[in-house]
Amino acid sequence: MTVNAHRLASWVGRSDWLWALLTTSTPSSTPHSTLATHSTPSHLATPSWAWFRSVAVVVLISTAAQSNLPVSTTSTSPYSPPDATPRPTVMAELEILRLVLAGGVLVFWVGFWLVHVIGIVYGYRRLHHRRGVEGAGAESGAAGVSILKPLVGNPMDPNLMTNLETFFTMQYPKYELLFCIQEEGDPSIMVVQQLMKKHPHVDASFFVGGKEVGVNPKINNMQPGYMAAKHELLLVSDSGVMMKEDTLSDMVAHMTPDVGIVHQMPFCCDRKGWPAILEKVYFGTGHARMYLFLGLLDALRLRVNCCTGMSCLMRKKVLDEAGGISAFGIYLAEDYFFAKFIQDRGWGIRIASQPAWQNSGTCRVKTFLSRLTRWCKLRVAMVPHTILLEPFSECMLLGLVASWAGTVLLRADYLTFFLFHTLTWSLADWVMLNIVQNGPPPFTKFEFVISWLFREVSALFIFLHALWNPVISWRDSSFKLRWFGVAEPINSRVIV
Ligand SMILES: CCCCCCCC/C=C\CCCCCCCC(=O)N[C@@H](CO)[C@H](O)/C=C/CCCCCCCCCCCCC
Ligand SMILES: O=c1ccn([C@@H]2O[C@H](COP(=O)(O)OP(=O)(O)O[C@H]3OC[C@@H](O)[C@H](O)[C@H]3O)[C@@H](O)[C@H]2O)c(=O)[nH]1
Repeated sequence: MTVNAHRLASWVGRSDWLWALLTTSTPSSTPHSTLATHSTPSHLATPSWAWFRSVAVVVLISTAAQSNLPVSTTSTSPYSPPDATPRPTVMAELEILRLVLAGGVLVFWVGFWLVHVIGIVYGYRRLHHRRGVEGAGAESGAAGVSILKPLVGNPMDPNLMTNLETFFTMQYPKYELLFCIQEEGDPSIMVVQQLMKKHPHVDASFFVGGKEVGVNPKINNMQPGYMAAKHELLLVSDSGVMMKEDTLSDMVAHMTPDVGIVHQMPFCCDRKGWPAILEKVYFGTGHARMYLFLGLLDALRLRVNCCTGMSCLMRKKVLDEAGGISAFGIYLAEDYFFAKFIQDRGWGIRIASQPAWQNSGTCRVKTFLSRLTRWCKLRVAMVPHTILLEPFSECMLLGLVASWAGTVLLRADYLTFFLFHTLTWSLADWVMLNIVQNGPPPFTKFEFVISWLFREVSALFIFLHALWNPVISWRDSSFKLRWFGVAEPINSRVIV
């Protein structure tokens, strides 16, 4: 018998029935008498549940009306009370479950296109637009900045000298450079000494050997520099980052009175070779999209914490309330917990208008992939709900499931839907890359397509690899993370 739209809607309209259907893994195992008496749990009687149900109703009615869905039903079940309305059979239940799932996937898919649009619009408005001087600089003339540069020089980055020198030539009235070098005999000591000699007018000093205050080697390395820091703002800046003359003043300008942390969105300088193209494509597309979208939620005070610590300006007095950076030494992702602590105290988080200019001279595909895997492991442990959200926010996996939903609900051809999805996604990513780069990128469209495809296909493998092997290797140390981020050293030089 053919189920008409009216009957389908009446089934779905019964929340008790739909609840039972959705919570029963094998529908046949649940007697209909149970379904008939099952009521919607109160914790699900929320607006989101009602919203989900309305979406299901709309999707089902329109599908059934469109397709005259052939679903067999019996007029009554032996378990049904005599006056009950006819119940769908197992096949009909499965069919409805399939439709509801497909509807959910399409709603997520459409929602994700919104993420694209929001990321692009916010990126366009936010990035590369210098802000007026109304930030913390304006509050007190120009706020002084203590810059921590943690360095691990072995093997030495061929671009280290060039990158570090950009910190000596910034146009900013009041700052100090605090180079933190992890080990005695590190070749970067010589580089720092040479630069200090060349730029004697810049307030700079260096510290060697760090201080063991926790598990995180970067925190241990920076601790002596932190103790010596004398200005009200603190910039943590990773070794591979270079600065333009106005980068620091741009960051400070975003430190308005309600803001506690200003971070730069990771991006890369123009460098030669395919690994460099790959990095630029990754940081200028998928990473930028999520970073800008979540960064906007941060700016709207929706308390999503998305902050990468490669270039991160903070109010020192707030960190001092925690007991200094040493309080974060138990975590490997100190950046996430810096931001969380500052956000929990009511301060805002902002993305600066210049992205972080990563300019490491050692750019390899293997290093790049293992870095992304390490970050993914950090996120999985710290923010476990990304385990579900993250893979489905990637082009390929979302495309595969959305194409399936398209065939179910829109009667689309699977391959056509998937190709349309992938093509449109890559075009949106090309637009995003041009915005982050602030102009056309320094490679051909063909190189973009190859790098983009490589990165999109590898995303799922990176994610699975991160789940499969949770051990985190960082430079010459290994760690395991407990749920929510506390790190345990496995093969660390630091045993606490
Ligand atoms: C239809 C809406 C879908 C929203 C999907 C959101 C899925 C989140 C997926 C990916 C997160 C991407 C994060 C981007 C950059 C992170 C880089 C990074 O890992 N850095 C680490 C090392 O420096 C650092 O320690 C981690 C920093 C922050 C991690 C942020 C986790 C994201 C939290 C997701 C919250 C979802 C909220 C959804 C709202 C609709
Ligand atoms: O053992 C170490 C490892 C790293 N570091 C320093 O930490 C900074 C970042 O190191 P890497 O470049 O290896 O790592 P990433 O770029 O992946 O860092 C990123 O991920 C981990 C977070 O904690 C960082 O804040 C973030 O920038 C560098 O300046 C490096 O010199 C140490 O001081 N000691």
